[in-house]
Amino acid sequence: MIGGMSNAAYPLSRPRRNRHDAFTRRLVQEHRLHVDNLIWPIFVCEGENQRQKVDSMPGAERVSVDNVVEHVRQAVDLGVPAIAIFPVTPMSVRDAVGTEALNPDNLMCRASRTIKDAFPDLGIIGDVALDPYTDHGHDGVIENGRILNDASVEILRQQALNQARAGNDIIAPSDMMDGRVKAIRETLDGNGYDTTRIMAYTAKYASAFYGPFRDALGSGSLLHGDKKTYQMDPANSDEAMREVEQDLREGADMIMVKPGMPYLDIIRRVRERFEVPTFAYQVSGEYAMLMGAIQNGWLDRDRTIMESLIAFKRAGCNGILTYFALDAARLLRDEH
Ligand SMILES: NCC(=O)CCC(=O)O
Ligand SMILES: [Mg+2]
Repeated sequence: MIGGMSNAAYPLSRPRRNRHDAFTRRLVQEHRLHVDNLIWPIFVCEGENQRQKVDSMPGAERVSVDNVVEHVRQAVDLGVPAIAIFPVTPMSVRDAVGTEALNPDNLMCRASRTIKDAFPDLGIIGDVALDPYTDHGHDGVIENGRILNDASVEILRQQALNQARAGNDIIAPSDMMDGRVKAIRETLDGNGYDTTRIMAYTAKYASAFYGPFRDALGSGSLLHGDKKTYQMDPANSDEAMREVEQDLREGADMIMVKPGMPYLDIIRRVRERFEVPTFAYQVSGEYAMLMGAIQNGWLDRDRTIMESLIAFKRAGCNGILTYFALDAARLLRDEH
């Protein structure tokens, strides 16, 4: 029957009522993305007045240090709380043990100091791992084809100190060596950097989704083999809980899951079990995948960006490292 008397066969509870109009949808909305949830990864390169496009990451750029203040100002003006710096280290200074990582005047340190001077209140996150500095593209040192854990950690703790001295507020070890959080914490504390935070890449998976990032950094063609002896197997979930437990015990202040969208289940488990600040990295391959479809006109740009990011909030993230940070911040600003 249409109109007239109600049909008792229909339910009293109708979930659609709360979707009836915009104001009701706003009232019942469970999760919101805020500009405070965004971290913008940037690429810095050598040279003067450089702004290089990254083919596999449309819209992303590598900028030289003389352009970095102008580049980062976009994030500051939009209210993005933090950036993450990734250096494109020239082949000429890469070697087997990543010596350049310890140079106080390396690209990361110069960029960090320059940005800190210009924007003292902006959070600077500095990745710690050897892959931007090694000529083999691995995150640690190699002996007889094996990535050595403890020898790598000894270098990583010095790298972390080098970057803290250059103004990194948050040290983000992305190497996946065992025990590196403890070693870095001790080294920072022992040198007066007890307030420098550690955001641990705790559950970092051996993923195909990092491909475009390796293009951006120029480490893709260098890499021999894969990273499966230190990064996690995408088939595993319980193991991520053990990794989180260990990093928290070793002094991590914040936990990261990486990649993001294919690993929302891991984020949810971490959040429910540990209730600690939890972050995700929406990595280069996720960005490339979405941008590819957006550029083809197959997906709506703004809605796709925002839906991909709210998924992280729903899963339990405090924040997201995303190459869409500026786009999302603009969309949030223009929302009302
Ligand atoms: N340690 C940082 C990364 O590996 C980033 C990966 C990506 O964006 O693909
Ligand atoms: Mg670990």
